[in-house]
Formats: sequence, structure tokens, C-alpha cells
Amino acid sequence: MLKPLHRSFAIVPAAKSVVFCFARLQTFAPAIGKSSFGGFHRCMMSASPAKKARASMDGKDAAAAGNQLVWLRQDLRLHDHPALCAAAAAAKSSNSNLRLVFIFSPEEDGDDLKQGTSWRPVGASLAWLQASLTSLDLDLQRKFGPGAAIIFRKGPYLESLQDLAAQCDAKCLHYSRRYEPAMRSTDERVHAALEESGLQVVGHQGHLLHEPEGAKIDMNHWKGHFGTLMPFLIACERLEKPARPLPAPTSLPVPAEAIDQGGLNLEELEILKLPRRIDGSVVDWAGPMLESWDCSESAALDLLENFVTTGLQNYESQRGKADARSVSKVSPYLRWGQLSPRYMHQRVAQAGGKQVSKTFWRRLTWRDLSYWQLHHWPTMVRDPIRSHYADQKWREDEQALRAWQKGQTGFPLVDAGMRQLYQTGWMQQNVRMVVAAFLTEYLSIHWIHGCRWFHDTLVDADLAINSMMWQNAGKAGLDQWNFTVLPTSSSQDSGGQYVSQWVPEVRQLPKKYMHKPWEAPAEDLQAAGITLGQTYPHRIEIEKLEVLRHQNEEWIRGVRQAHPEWSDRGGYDLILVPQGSTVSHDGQKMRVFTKPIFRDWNSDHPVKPISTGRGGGRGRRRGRGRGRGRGQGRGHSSGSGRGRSGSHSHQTTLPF
Ligand SMILES: Cc1cc2nc3c(=O)[nH]c(=O)nc-3n(C[C@H](O)[C@H](O)[C@H](O)COP(=O)(O)OP(=O)(O)OC[C@H]3O[C@@H](n4cnc5c(N)ncnc54)[C@H](O)[C@@H]3O)c2cc1C
Repeated sequence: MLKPLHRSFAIVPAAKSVVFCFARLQTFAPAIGKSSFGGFHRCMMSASPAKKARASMDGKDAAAAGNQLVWLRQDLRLHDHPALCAAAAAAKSSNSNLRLVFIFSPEEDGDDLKQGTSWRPVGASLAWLQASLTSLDLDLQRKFGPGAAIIFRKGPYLESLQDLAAQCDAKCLHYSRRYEPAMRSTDERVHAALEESGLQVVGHQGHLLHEPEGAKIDMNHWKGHFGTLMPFLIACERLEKPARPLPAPTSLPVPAEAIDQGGLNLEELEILKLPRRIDGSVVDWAGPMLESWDCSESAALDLLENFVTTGLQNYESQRGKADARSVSKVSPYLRWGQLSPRYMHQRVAQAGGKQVSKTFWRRLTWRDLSYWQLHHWPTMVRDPIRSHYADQKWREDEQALRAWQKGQTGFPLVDAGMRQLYQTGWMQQNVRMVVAAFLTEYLSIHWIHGCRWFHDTLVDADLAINSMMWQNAGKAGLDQWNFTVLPTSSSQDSGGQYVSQWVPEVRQLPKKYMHKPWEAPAEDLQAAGITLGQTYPHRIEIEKLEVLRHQNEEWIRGVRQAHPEWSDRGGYDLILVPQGSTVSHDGQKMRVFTKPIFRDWNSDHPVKPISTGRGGGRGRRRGRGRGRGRGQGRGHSSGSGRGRSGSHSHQTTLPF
């Protein structure tokens, strides 16, 4: 396996760009709706002990009278915070107080990057976490006084919470649930142990619109492919509607003074460890990166508000632009909880929702879908959902991987995206798709390397979304991206501004050559001050990029051929449907969308028809395997915006 290159970490000064704007919260509070502590829905299907434990975590349980603790994690906000609101209500009603705590215990949040199936936050995410904690802590103190200061502790979670509960004489602990496999099992363990030691513990829903256990796909009535957006969306529509978001509290029953922390402050948690040079000086990659961001809650709300009033109406036509002029850029705030998905859902609904942009309206459902996938395929950060693809061949090319990571491939659009990612921690979706397809389809490098690099460098690195999208890019996920993503496409940057910004080496070239400098005549190169191979790299794999792409396709065909039991007669891949994911097809083999180019080899292989649900393609269509069988191509969507009617199963270019 190639060794991934990672950012290293060390202490970094708190982010400087922290802006406080309580007015914003207050302005929106009336629009948010009435507070309702019992309004979060329960999606727990009580069966196994773990599920029972989880059901008992639900926010509907009345909190015990007495002092309350709020355990902050990925919910770093004041608006729509069910755990905080429930704790405040319980403390007020019993004339008691509440305290907020954040515990840093990375070992309990996931495995290390080398072996793990559930990666803990690293790199850019930790820089964001530290800056947003700084911001929230200051917000809390300015608004509610020194007693609202966040108590910072180092793990382990259980012992820290037990100590603190004793110190504060707390009767009840509130927290927002997390869904990544390692975090989920940590939460269940800590929850059960705390309850055993006599503390009441209440888990709340705050991170998603719909919790993953609830949605069950009904393949009896869905005629398209399993695992795509539309059947999931329909399954969500059958659940309780997302509860109305809660307003930010205007007062909190906190003690007058901050607790004695024994000297531990946020910096001492060592969330972010920056590397040091031989001379001892710090390599502060995080400082410049955070200059692109204001990690506060008020910034999140401002950004959403600005998008809803100016960007939303252009989202359908402009969302593909590389310069991100009409996308929301709220992803890191959703990831770390400075923005509540329920609040965003409601705000977009108020602004016209589906009528203004069907695609944007469905974005939070895409997000929930990724958590649904992670719930049902908990090792998907490592193991292909199309399980037989685990045997697929990939190239081991460390030099090419490094060139991709550093934005030195010689393809300006790819390099622009990768440099923007490294410098700001973010990229627009279509650029993410371009660089992902470049790595997996053209360089034939395993998608897991891209997934790791994104996990390390994105400020919005989200285990569920990132794994889902990289699986799809690598053709191993539920959606094989039925379009070609060219590294030379200029449609998302026709004016060349994006490439000019991030790849200044080619800035002086005439626009028509900016995405393909190798096609520029010598005099244009000279006039632009470019010497390919010196001032800007030659294209990587210049001679054989297309050859590599075909080789990659052959390797996918090869792995499918080696496992005929995982294809149906139409040439579609089959997967085993996870228990609990459907209304009545759990445990069965089910076809998933498979690109026509991969179905060809399959014309005569002797797999018997397999039940795939009504209309899901009962292994008919012996012969070419290319044609449109029942259900084929309906509702297959890529995450880039097509929906129920948006069949694009024969699409050949990226739907910018
Ligand atoms: C290879 C690859 C890896 C990705 N990794 C991540 C990741 O780690 N974290 C992450 O938040 N997004 C990831 N995405 C999805 C998407 O690119 C980002 O969510 C989006 O670009 C963020 O910008 P935005 O907030 O302006 O999005 P908008 O287009 O304004 O959408 C609003 C929100 O909807 C959600 N959303 C949008 N697209 C998707 C999608 N396809 N799947 C699930 N949710 C979606 C996000 O929370 C996003 O913030 C990845 C995409 C690709 C192709």
C-alpha cells in the first residue's frame, strides 16, 4: 500500500478571525419557532440491548431534578441545541444550574489513520474544531457570564464525566448523539457506564434531519436502483417531519463563577499539534488556512442568510461553477455543528425551498443518506460497498499520488482544486469530483488514498459524506457516477478565473489554453512566461493517461468477471442488502446501478435471475446487457443534483 502523507499537528494559537454577532441569533430567533423540548423524534427501533440503550438516550426522557451537565462535541452552537435547551429547562425548573463541558479524547473517537475503519478527526478538522471552540466559549461567556465558560478536559470520556459530575453535583448529563461507528460505540459504552454509576444520561438528536435507523427503503414500490437518493428520500418522507428548530436560549441558569479547572484551558488540550522545524520554530499551516474562515456560529448563520437571499435562486444554474459563486459554503459549519440542519431546512423552506431550487432542497437529504450508508456499511471508509471490488487492481504510484496531493499534476484545474484544498480546507463539489475522478479513473490510484487526503485536509471532513463520495468516485459505492469527468473541462471555469487564482503560473496564457497549457503555441507560452517542466509541471503521465483510464476500466471488468455471483444477467452489480435497511428486502441480493461500459462483458454469463424487488431488474435481458431494462436509469442520481425525474443513466459528461 502507498503510504499516505499527512499534515502533522501541534499547538496553534487560537484562530484570530472570530467575530461575535449575537444580534444575528436574536434576529433569527423569532423565525425559528417555538421551543419544544419534546419535539425531537425517536427513531430507535428497540430490539437489541444496544438499541435499547440508544432508545433510552432519547431527549424525550424527563431530566432528573438538580444540576445539569451539557457535554459538547459536534454541536458547537447555541441555536437549535436540544441538549442545551433541555438541560436549561431542567435546571431552571429545579432551581439548579448547568455547566458545559468539552472533552478531548481522540483515541476514543476512531482508529488511527493506518488501520482504521472509523477515522477520528485530524488535520484541518482539528484546526476548525479548536477555532470554533474558542469562539463558542467566548460567545457563552459574553452572553451568559463567566459561569457559562466551557470546562475543558482531556479524556477518557467516562472518567472525566464522572469526576466532573461529582465536582458539580450533577444529576443529569445531556449530549447530542454522534453517528460515526467508533463514536457511536464510545457513546453507548459511556452512556451505559454513567447510568450504572447513578447519573441520569439523556441523548438528543441534533446532527441530522433523520436518524439513520429510521429510514427503510421500500423496494416493493420503487422501480429504480437501490441505494440512490430518491428511494431514500421517499423513505424519509414517511418518517416524522424534522422537528421545528429551537431558538437560542436568551438566558442560561449557570453559576456566577467559572469552575476551578485546575489550570487546564483550551490550548492545553493540544487539539492541534503543529509540526516543528529542526530549529524549533513552528510550521503554522493552520493559521493561513483559517484566515479564509470565520469559525463562529454567527458567521454560519450570516453565511446561510446571505446564501438564501442571494445565492439560492441561482443554485440550479450556477452551482457547478468552480469559484463557488452560488453555493452555500456551509459544509464545515454543518460538520461541526455551528449550523443546525433543522434550522437550515426551515430557513430554506421559508425562502421557497423546493420551488426555488429542488437540488438545494435535497442537499440535506444527501447528507442524511451518507449517514444512512455509514450506518449500514460501518466499514465503508475502508471496504467497498460492492464487496467484490475489494479484489480490484490499483496502481501503486507514490510519485503520482504526491503530485496530486500537492497540486503539481500539470493539469491546471486539478492543481487549482488541490491547492485550494490545501490552503483553505475546502473545494466546490464539482472540483472535488474532477480531482477525485482524476485520481481514481486516470491515475488508477485507490480511492482510499483520496479519501484519506480529504479527511486530513478538508475543514468539512465528514466520515459519512467523504466515504460515500470516494466510494462512488472509485466505482465501489452505490452510485457509479455515470458521467465522464474530464480534467481539462473548462465548463465550470470558462473565464479561467478559478485556475488563474490558484495556478498563477498559467495566468498570462490566453483563456483557450489555460486548462490545456500543453496545447499553447511556443510563442504564447513564452509570452506568458511559461516553460513547461520548469515554471509549471508537464502533464503527469503525459503519454498514457487515456491508456491508464482504459486499464482502470479493464480492472473493474476483471474483478466483476472474477465474481460472477455478484452480477445479474443484465450485467448489473449485486450487493447484499443490510439488515434493517429496507421494508422487506433485508438480506437479499439486490442490483445496484452499474455503468453501461462495465455491463458489456456480462452478456452471456450464466447467473440465474435473482429477486431484486419489483421492477428492480429481475436478471432479465440476456444478451447485450446494454439496453434499458425495467427500472434501469430511473431515479439514479449522483449527488450532483439529479433527482426523481432526472434520469441520467446515459449521461456522458459531468452535469455541471
Ligand atoms: C470526493 C468528494 C468528497 C467529499 N467529501 C465531503 C466531506 O468530507 N464533507 C462534506 O461536507 N462534503 C463532502 N463532499 C460533498 C460536497 O462536495 C460538499 O458538501 C460541498 O461541496 C460543500 O459545499 P457547500 O456547503 O457550498 O455545498 P452546497 O452545495 O451549498 O450544499 C449544502 C450542504 O449540503 C450537503 N451536501 C452537498 N452535497 C452533498 C453530497 N453530495 N453528499 C452529502 N451531502 C451533501 C453539505 O452538507 C453541504 O454543506 C464531497 C464530495 C466529493 C466529490
